[in-house]
Amino acid sequence: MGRPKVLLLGKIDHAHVAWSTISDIADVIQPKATNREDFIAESRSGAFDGVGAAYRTFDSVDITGKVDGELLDALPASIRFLCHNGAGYDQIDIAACTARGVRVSNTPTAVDDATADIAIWLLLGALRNLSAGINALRAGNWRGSPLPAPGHDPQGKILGILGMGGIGRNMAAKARAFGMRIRYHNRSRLSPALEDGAEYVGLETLLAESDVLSLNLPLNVSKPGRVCRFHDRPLRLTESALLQPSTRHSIAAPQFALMKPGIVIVNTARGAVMDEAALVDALASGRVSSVGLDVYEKEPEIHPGLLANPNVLLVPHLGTWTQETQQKMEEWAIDNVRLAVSEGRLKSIVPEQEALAA
Ligand SMILES: O=CC(=O)O
Repeated sequence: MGRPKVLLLGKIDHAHVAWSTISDIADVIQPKATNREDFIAESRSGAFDGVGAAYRTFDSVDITGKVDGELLDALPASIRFLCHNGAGYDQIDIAACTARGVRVSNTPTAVDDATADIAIWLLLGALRNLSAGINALRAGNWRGSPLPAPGHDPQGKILGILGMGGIGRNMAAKARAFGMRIRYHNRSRLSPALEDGAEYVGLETLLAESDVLSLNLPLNVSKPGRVCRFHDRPLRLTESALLQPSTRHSIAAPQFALMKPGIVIVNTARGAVMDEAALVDALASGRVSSVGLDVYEKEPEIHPGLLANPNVLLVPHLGTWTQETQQKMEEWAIDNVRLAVSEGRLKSIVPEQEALAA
């Protein structure tokens, strides 16, 4: 048997030393293609034959498109592991991978600090409505005229966290330092140790009583036609018990209608967990007073209603964009490749495939 083969989709920018440990044990293949059509043709030509594991970056979607059934069918059947560099893996159809025996890993934990940090920055900036002042200053109008309305202090306010995973819990700890009271909603309640004093409430209470709502839930996209809803609703998945319900548009017009008037929203998860058009309406009506966003429904496109609104603080998906965190994420994903090649297992298999963990 020859040396194992690893497919590199995207680039290694930081963890060169860690990556050299992969080239020590495997032949690394990089595609020549720069778009999906050519990538599929390249794969069908046999260029990736024998590859057992692939490392992919978020930006490699520009080369391959989404990892769906069509792409997987074009890849050699030898692929058993897909190691994604990123916490969110909504670019990957996990059901399609599962059906083809491809195990998928992501990089949880590594992203927690940086993402929670930017969430806190957006939270404070949106509470203080800094965007209006920043825009006025850049336009040469100092603070603007009339002055932007004064913002709000975080102290004593309720922060409602929707999705209390690693990032949500990290954010809760940081928000406590600003005197915020933490509530959360998840599909299921956490252990007291993980709650760390945060109060578990139903989604409706979270929406109705939070002063600030932070979205920290993953984007899970279910197939059209499959009945699956978010939160405490009957889940009628027919194909695979491994699939989670869809979180797309978890926050849409009916949820905005339940929110405390004047609520501030922060989204560092994925744009599509919130209906962006409904958010524009909720800002216009004043139901939402201000918002801090790192992610957008159709990145890099941004809804013009968000760009035009001075109460919207915008960052171009930079949540994990620090040298330290980029390094940690690459190292984490490379650990997964190394384990896949040398031991046939992953360090952080995605939760939907937990039952497949070796
Ligand atoms: O958005 C960043 C990530 O998914 O890691």
